[in-house]
Amino acid sequence: MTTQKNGVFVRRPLIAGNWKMNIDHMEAIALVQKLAWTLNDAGHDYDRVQVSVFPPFTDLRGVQTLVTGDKLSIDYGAQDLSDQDSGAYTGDISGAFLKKLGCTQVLIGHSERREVHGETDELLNAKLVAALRHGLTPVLCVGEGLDVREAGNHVAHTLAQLEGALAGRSAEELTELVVAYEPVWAIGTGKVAGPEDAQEMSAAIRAKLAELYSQEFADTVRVLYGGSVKSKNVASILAGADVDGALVGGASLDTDEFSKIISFEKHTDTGVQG
Ligand SMILES: O=C[C@H](O)COP(=O)(O)O
Repeated sequence: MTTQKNGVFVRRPLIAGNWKMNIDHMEAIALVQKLAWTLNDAGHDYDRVQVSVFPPFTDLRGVQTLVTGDKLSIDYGAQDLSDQDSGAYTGDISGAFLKKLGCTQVLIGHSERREVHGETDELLNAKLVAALRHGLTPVLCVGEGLDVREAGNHVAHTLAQLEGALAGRSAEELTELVVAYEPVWAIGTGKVAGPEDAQEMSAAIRAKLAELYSQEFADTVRVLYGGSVKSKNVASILAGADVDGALVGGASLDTDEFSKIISFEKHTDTGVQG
């Protein structure tokens, strides 16, 4: 969500937890319940910082029941979706099913989908279209591997992924778009891109969106950083003017740590190490 204040766009920060293939459906309920209580005790204001979790598919029904039953303000989404709506696609999950489970967001093109499942920009473009078709906010993940970074091609590589996934889509269709920049070499490794790196790429992503659409559109899109985000480095990473939140993997499985990350405005840090 983006609002305007005195003619300036104010992008609401989003802290999102991607559980990956962790946490079964029973553990999911306990985790979300504890997260909600912890944030409640800390006086968390969801209008200031949005909180989302991305559990495995099998957890979504339980999370939905808890969130709706207890009227929690935590949003949830899926880690992937099919580009198809229904039919003979064994093992795939339709965006229509996700929408019925109350999902509001969906990750698209996480580097682990690109690398482990060989997902191409063309397929991710089709998945993005499917997400939009079902009213799901796409959280489009882009980012470079270590070899690309070391060759100095990280900006061009990441922007090509962005352009490929958005091909043919209009600004009107993408009003809720969220982009997550995740340098693959920083995922789960404890290595963190420095705040300057996160800001550099986030600004480049925004500039590309301005080039593809308009500056006004680009100013409304939230750009997240992901890669070994922890409570001790989150504040410095999010200090970048174009960094609007974080996509957190491992640290989102620890409720206390994830709560501290969500409360990033309340603490400062100086280090950038994982
Ligand atoms: O989706 C989350 C990212 O892959 C980051 O994971 P991580 O925080 O465990 O490095």
